[in-house]
Amino acid sequence: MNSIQLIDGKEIPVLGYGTWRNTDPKECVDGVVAALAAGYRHIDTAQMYGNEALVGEGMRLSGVPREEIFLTSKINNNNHAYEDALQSIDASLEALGTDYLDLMLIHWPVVQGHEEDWRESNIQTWRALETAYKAGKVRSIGLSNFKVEHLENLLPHCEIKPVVNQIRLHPGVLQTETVAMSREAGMALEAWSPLSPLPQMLEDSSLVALADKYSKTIAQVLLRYSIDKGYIPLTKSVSAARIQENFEIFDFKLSEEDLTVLDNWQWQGDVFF
Ligand SMILES: NC(=O)C1=CN([C@@H]2O[C@H](COP(=O)(O)OP(=O)(O)OC[C@H]3O[C@@H](n4cnc5c(N)ncnc54)[C@H](OP(=O)(O)O)[C@@H]3O)[C@@H](O)[C@H]2O)C=CC1
Ligand SMILES: O=C1CO[C@H](CO)[C@@H](O)[C@@H]1O
Repeated sequence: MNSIQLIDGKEIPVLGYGTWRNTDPKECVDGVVAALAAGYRHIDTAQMYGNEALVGEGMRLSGVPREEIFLTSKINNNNHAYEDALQSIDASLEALGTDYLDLMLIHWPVVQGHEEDWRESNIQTWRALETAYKAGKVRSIGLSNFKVEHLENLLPHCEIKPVVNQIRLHPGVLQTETVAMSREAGMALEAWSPLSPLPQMLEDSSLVALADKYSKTIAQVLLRYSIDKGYIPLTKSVSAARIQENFEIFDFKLSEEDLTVLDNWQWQGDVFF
């Protein structure tokens, strides 16, 4: 699969299979197996999702060698102290049944109940990621849901620079300032929940026509939009057919005009990010 080079020199596949809400054991394991069979080589999980053991099982059952898979997890909000973060990385490795992660992120910059001390807490959590990186337990380290003020606080304290910022990105949620600052700092952008607009777009005849023009589904157009913007979309399905559909996006490209149409599209959904 196509990949992007991160600022630490590692290669990251441009499309990832997400696993949020994959907590039913069979659905989770089968989803990972189906994604790897379809050709995905990038899996995104998190301590918060409670499914690391199932994701690891799916990876092993798939028969795809570990070294061919780019595997990401994220430090949960209750593991932000230095020692807690370090122990949680070991626990993730144990649950996943692997001796390294390709990428480990701080999942959220501000933890509920600790709104006052997020500045110091992010610095301590980052130190733990740097320690794990130096020990070879995580091959790249990065951030998730960091906005401008969180980046401004943390970046001056980073001995090792974060290589990605994983944030919500899709038509209707453009996060222009965060994208610009992340890029200035050399980070790649990962896009979570890229299919959020799908239900609304299916009701929109102009979007249906746009997808028809490319002989693609709206889901495929949304994933291609993300890639054409230079992002790394993470997408999730528990259906083998939709997992396959979402992978069939490497044989077309959206025109500049259509990217602009999507950038300007008015979303009526929630704004949680
Ligand atoms: N860092 C963070 O804070 C966050 C990270 N994430 C990560 O990003 C990943 C992606 O986000 P997520 O919201 O899960 O995923 P998506 O934006 O891919 O949306 C998934 C939803 O769309 C449905 N769907 C998937 N493909 C299709 C299709 N081709 N046609 C119609 N419906 C489809 C799925 O249903 P079905 O399964 O039935 O197909 C599911 O309901 C997560 O799984 C997680 O790994 C997500 C949220 C926050
Ligand atoms: O990755 C995520 C999945 O969903 C959670 C909400 O339930 C988010 O908080 C989180 O960022």
